[in-house]
Amino acid sequence: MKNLRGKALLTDPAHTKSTGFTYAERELYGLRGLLPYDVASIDKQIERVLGSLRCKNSTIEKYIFLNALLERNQRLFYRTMIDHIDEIMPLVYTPTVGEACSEFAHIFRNAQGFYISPEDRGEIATILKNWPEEDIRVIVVTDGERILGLGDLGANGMGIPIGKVALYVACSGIHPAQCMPVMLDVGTNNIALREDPLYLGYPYPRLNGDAYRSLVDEFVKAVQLRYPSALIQFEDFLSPHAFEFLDLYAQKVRCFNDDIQGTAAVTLAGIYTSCRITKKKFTDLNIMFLGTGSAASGTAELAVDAFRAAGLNRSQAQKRLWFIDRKGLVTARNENIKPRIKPFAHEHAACSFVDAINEIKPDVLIGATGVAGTFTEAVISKMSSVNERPVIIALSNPTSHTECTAEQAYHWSNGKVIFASGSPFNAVQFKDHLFKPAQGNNAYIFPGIGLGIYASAARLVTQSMFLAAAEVLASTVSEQEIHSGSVYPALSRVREVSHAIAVAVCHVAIREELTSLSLPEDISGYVRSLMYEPNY
Ligand SMILES: NC(=O)C1=CN([C@@H]2O[C@H](COP(=O)(O)OP(=O)(O)OC[C@H]3O[C@@H](n4cnc5c(N)ncnc54)[C@H](OP(=O)(O)O)[C@@H]3O)[C@@H](O)[C@H]2O)C=CC1
Ligand SMILES: CC(=O)C(=O)O
Ligand SMILES: [Mg+2]
Repeated sequence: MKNLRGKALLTDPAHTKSTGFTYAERELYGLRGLLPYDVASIDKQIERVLGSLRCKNSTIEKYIFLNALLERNQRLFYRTMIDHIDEIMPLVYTPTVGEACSEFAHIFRNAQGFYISPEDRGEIATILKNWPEEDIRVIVVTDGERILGLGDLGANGMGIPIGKVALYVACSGIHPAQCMPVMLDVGTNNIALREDPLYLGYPYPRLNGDAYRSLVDEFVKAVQLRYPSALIQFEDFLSPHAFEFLDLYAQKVRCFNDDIQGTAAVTLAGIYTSCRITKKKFTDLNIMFLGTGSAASGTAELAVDAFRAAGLNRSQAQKRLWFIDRKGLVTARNENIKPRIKPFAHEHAACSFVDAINEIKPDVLIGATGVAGTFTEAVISKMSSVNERPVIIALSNPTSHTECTAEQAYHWSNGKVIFASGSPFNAVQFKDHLFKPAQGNNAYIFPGIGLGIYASAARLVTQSMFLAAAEVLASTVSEQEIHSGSVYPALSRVREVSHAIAVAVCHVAIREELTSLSLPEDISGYVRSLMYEPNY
């Protein structure tokens, strides 16, 4: 415990138990007189936290309160989050994190995470030594250019790595001291932010071209020097950069892009599970995407792997996947098709989104636009007229940017839809049925991937790990969950899910010869032994 005593111990967020210190500990550590009489159990402290939390009447106030708790007492924060994940996750993560990012410069209290600006060029490896921890296993890095569906939020985007790190700890048990949120603050093209006198970031237009790329490269190389065991998770980079860095680094360093690969795995899992409800064969599915960016094309690419694993050849697999862009169906006749979308631009006459649904009859519709309201009543009605049970996954975050709400999906489909969304929705009563829409969010995937990489010390993160993660996630959905219309397991089981994904990742790492560790025979027990449990 770093020989902490007295007030220093009481105010150290990683080591304090606050009123939880026993009388013997109060004697031993010079705490007598510094605490009220009662020795409170962590459960009693959680009760107090929840009481105060529930008195706040806005979600941003709740976010600020929880963040302050994290700064004050780490174990109490994480225990509360784990035990009350349904209530806390939407406050720490999407949708509230979107508002917290927008307001970041105005609600800022203490600096959390690590900031790199263009003025650090040539010195990133040196300044990384200022980070107080020696054994970092997970780094979540953003440059703030595509924060959820909110666009370029510059350094305000730091809320995202902070939120994702909280999920690593709560959802898969990586120790808080081993996780690091990083903001590559290369400026912002959001003029309103630059003109905000309280803005905290580098107040200049974004770096671009070689100056930008070389800064990212210097960061990646500096991480290899300072934290050679770390996994780098690229998060919320704008689409062309997201793919560029994935292509550049995935074969060289331990990294992945969460918006492309994590999202792909969670979406694929939802599709797998939907087949248990619709009784359709996975290889018979036609899948349509609205949006041609990171999340949609990443999902299509993983779906090709999944179809191939199920017996289709590449060309057959690609033909199952269709894309809609701002103008309508993407066909082989379109000009300027994005390279990653080309394999999915099939021979077909040009047509609108709704006409494309009518003609192609997709079984599954996935939205990844970041734009609210793109699944209109006409879209959902058409999906319902060509399917007994249409599967609709509205991935966009936060809630204000969702393609459609759960309520709209159930009403417009007359209760037929199998629905999931990136941000959570409350249960919807439609006629005599209470539907519990599932949250299709990469939060079900990346914590387990990170834990698996940590456990296996795999050199690289591969597509097969995401395919395995999708299969594992789908396999955890219970019959009862299926019955309530949910294609994902309850959030309360997310640690169990992450553990199972991590075990699967270890097996892939062994199979693909990506690890030099000789893992114990009981991989499941070994992975569990690595999972941090916040208790006193
Ligand atoms: N649920 C989850 O786990 C995840 C959710 N997301 C969410 O998904 C959304 C998209 O993310 P991402 O793919 O990374 O973003 P991108 O910016 O890479 O992609 C967005 C795509 O949507 C297209 N688009 C925008 N408006 C329309 C429209 N009206 N009609 C058709 N297409 C449109 C864009 O077209 P163009 O190329 O022409 O601009 C672009 O292709 C975000 O809201 C994000 O928060 C992302 C990752 C995970
Ligand atoms: C969930 C997530 O990664 C996103 O919306 O970008
Ligand atoms: Mg993201």
